[in-house]
Amino acid sequence: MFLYMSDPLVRVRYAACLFLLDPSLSLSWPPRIEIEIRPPRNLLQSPSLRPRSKTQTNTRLFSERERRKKLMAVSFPKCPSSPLPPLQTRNRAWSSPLCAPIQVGDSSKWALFETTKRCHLSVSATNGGSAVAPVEPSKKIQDSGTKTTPTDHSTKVENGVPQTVFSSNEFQDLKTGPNDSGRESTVSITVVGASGDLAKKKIFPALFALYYEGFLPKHFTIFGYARSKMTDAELREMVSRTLNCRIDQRENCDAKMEEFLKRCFYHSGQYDSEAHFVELDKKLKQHEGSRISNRLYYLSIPPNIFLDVVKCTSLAASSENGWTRVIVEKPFGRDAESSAALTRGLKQYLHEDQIFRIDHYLGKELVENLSVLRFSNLVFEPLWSRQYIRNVQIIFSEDFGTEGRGGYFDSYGIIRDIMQNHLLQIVALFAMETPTSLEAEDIRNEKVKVLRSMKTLEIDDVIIGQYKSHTRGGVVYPGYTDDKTVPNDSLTPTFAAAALFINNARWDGVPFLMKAGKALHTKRAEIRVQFRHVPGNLYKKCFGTDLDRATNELVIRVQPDEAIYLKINNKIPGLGMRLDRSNLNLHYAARYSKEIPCAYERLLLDAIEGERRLFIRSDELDAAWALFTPLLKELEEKRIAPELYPYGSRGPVGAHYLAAKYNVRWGDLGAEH
Ligand SMILES: NC(=O)C1=CN([C@@H]2O[C@H](COP(=O)(O)OP(=O)(O)OC[C@H]3O[C@@H](n4cnc5c(N)ncnc54)[C@H](OP(=O)(O)O)[C@@H]3O)[C@@H](O)[C@H]2O)C=CC1
Ligand SMILES: O=C1O[C@H](COP(=O)(O)O)[C@@H](O)[C@H](O)[C@H]1O
Repeated sequence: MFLYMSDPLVRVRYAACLFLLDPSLSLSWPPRIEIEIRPPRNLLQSPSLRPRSKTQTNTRLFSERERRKKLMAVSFPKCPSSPLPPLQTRNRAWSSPLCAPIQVGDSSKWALFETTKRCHLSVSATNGGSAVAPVEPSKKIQDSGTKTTPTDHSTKVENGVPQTVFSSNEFQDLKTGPNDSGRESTVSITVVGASGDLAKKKIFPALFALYYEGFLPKHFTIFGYARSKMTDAELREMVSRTLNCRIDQRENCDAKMEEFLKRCFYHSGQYDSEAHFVELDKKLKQHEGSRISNRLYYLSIPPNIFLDVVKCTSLAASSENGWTRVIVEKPFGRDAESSAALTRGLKQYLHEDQIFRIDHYLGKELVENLSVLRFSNLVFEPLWSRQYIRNVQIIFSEDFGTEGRGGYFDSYGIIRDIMQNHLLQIVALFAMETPTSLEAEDIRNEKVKVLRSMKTLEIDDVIIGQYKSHTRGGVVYPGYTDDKTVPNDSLTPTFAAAALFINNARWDGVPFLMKAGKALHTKRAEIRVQFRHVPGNLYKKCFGTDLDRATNELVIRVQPDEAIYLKINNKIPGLGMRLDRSNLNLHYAARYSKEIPCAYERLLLDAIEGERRLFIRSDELDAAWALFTPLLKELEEKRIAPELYPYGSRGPVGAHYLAAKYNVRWGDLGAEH
């Protein structure tokens, strides 16, 4: 990227410091220019210099001295030791300066950093004047139909036109007030479907947690929108019943809740009424005042009304001078065709970069950690292929049925509800090649390649089940079809197991086994990586005939009780030679005192910050549906009956046969997990 600077600033001879990814740097020292930056690719390739993911917090990658040494090693000239402004760090930010050469030649053109992240550039100018720094943005791979066009430092393309960036300064507003242009900005978050289950259970609590921890900008307003009649006070009352404070931070909880609730408002309206959204727009404007307005809509509503709402928000209630983004909840269609139709519909009113398709599993701590585990530990990456991995299992189970959601569930079933999205996203992250960088588009490009390399799922590689009533200890647990909102003859699967294959050089022949079920014996989500046998194992006599018991297994327990453990063979202490299987265990509760944030917190914050890495791009979605659609159609057309399993059991026996077909045992069902 080139940075152009106009006179009179061009007297800067040399050297500037770039402060990466720290929106809240407090720089008293003029002049300050805001641009969006990231280091050039070759820098990003150097693992030690890669900017940290914004969500990694609290640990420094290396000390200031080390950083400077490393930078020198890649032939950056020394930065001036003074005047370096003081650093004030925000939790999620990378706080140290990265120094780089900046030359101001006659042409006033500087070869600098490519970028998409927010940051500050401070220039040691001799005249101290203020700077205007138009920047040519880096080219991003975009979904079809979305183009990046040149913008200046305070604009960014969204809604198809350059928009004001919700820049570091707005975050700095948290502490320092107006930005350089003299205008503050505000974020209005509207939860559409505010009276519903997801809004109450997840969205409002997540927004409160963000507020509590200081992650929402200084100026924000939350609106609930739904048809139900409610006053602001009633909404607040409803929301207050769902809020709780983090176990590790109970201080001032009540006061914080009160402050938060004062920022919550409600507007009742129909989902397809532009007039009602005009009313909402008016209310939003009252709160936004003369600030730059940024608007986030969370569609927490049934999918059949997504498009009505998107149309109304877009035509009647989108921001006029800031960004407008829409978080769309799953399901994204029922199959390839309906999903494509939904995407087309959304794109009539929104650009791809305004659409944030949420898959909350991508916001789970251990799912996010997958890439860290793999790409920042030498011990794992070399083993990550067909050469050493025998099979991978992605397991989701819930110990309750569809209670209360039978109506929705019956027209989707477990394959659409869990497998095609949550579990498949995990596979894509798990199996992708090293992305060029941690940028959203680089990661999503790699994920989509995995999905496109996968073999379309065939019916012989799938088994389905449905839970039936079961009585235990005098308690009767209802069957799926006992739910009044479910037809008595429903064939909708509440359990499925499937074997998937990735036809590429890394994963050829390795079964990726998925299993998902409701009303099972336990609640759990985990990834199990079973390694191959040790060739010519010297100790094989110690394992008897069952060599499978001696293979290493890496388990990433996504929930509950997050952990990563590796099963190894170990000598039992003593004079004899007896081996057992033991765990090298990273148990989060023991290792980290901080409570793990809920996935919705991370994703909401990312949407506010415009970080798309954990959201699904439309081509990913198309590739995911392409894998599952033929199977779903066949199941429905042939009316294949699911195998019944008792509520609270380990699921249908068929799942074992499916695994056995590929010489695999489910890791979660062994004697020791
Ligand atoms: N609940 C969950 O755990 C999860 C939900 N999701 C997805 O999130 C979205 C919201 O889920 P959830 O909160 O459970 O949904 P709800 O069924 O609770 O619906 C949300 C709100 O939408 C309105 N609504 C409901 N049905 C209709 C209808 N037929 N026509 C018009 N409006 C209707 C109601 O508000 P009012 O009548 O006041 O207008 C309701 O309060 C869905 O897309 C769901 O698939 C995704 C993951 C988990
Ligand atoms: O998306 C969904 O996820 C939940 C499970 O989410 P979790 O975070 O509690 O594991 C599932 O119950 C629901 O059926 C599905 O729609």
